Amino acid sequence: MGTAQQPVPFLKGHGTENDFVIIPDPDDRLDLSPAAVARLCDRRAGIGADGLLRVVRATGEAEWFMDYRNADGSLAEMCGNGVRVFARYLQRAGLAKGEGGDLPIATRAGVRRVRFEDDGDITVAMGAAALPGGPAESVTVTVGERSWPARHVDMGNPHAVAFVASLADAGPLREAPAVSPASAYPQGVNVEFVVDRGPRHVALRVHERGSGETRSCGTGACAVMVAAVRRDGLDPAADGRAVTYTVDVPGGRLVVTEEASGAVTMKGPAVIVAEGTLDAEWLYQSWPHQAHISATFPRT
Ligand SMILES: N[C@H](CCC[C@H](N)C(=O)O)C(=O)O
Repeated sequence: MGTAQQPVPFLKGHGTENDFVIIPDPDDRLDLSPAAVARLCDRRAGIGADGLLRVVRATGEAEWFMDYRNADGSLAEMCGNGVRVFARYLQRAGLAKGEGGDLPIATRAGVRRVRFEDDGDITVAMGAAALPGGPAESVTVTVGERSWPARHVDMGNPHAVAFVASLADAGPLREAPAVSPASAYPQGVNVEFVVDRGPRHVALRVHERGSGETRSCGTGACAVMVAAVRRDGLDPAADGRAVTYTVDVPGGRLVVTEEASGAVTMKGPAVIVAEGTLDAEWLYQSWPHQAHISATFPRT
């Protein structure tokens, strides 16, 4: 696999236009620094993506580990759109061997099982949401002069979900909304703004931790659905019946279900767009002048 001398294969893919650079690295040889990941995800000087999926062979329940990184190079516990694209890569490479149609994929948030549907979509068992009480239960999201109460939902990664009158209320979202109390999210948070589109049908915009506003967020769609179920007074556990919501994102549509057990599943598309070769010298070179450029022209 790629070292400082050898070219490094990569692919590009997306799930509802949340896009990723995919780097097969079965033997875990590529030591991708946050700066290298940010360089790869840069939409001008690199390939451009919301995040990076490194494909590493694993041991235990899952044969493959999804090493997910945000566009700024930071780590995140889980990526819902990313795990569908990761599964599509494995399927395309003939590596998707799973029992009974379910393929386990290891992530920092634990193993997630995916299923390839007859309609071409991929369904992910996203685990149960955690709805911590206490200071994080209800937080306040502020953009400019406007503030909204928000609900904290953890899908392996943190989300603050705010229901708004119009998605335009969130403004251009060029920077992270302020969330208070800041102590609720020492590692930062993904913020979703949600409007209703009809019964069990919502639409969102999202500002992602480590990537900025994206066209879609899979874990965010799940967090939004879980918050909407509770806002709408539904209770799958008490009713013993699963509830399904349609979640429209700027890049497409996801279908999210909360089972009576509390388990959340998400169904949506995953597309491999291209494959190519990275110049290893470019990937690993250090760019001292880069600090100057980013200081002078902050990346939008
Ligand atoms: N930015 C997120 C990770 C990616 C989530 C999103 N792309 C998804 O599809 O779930 C975080 O730092 O928690």
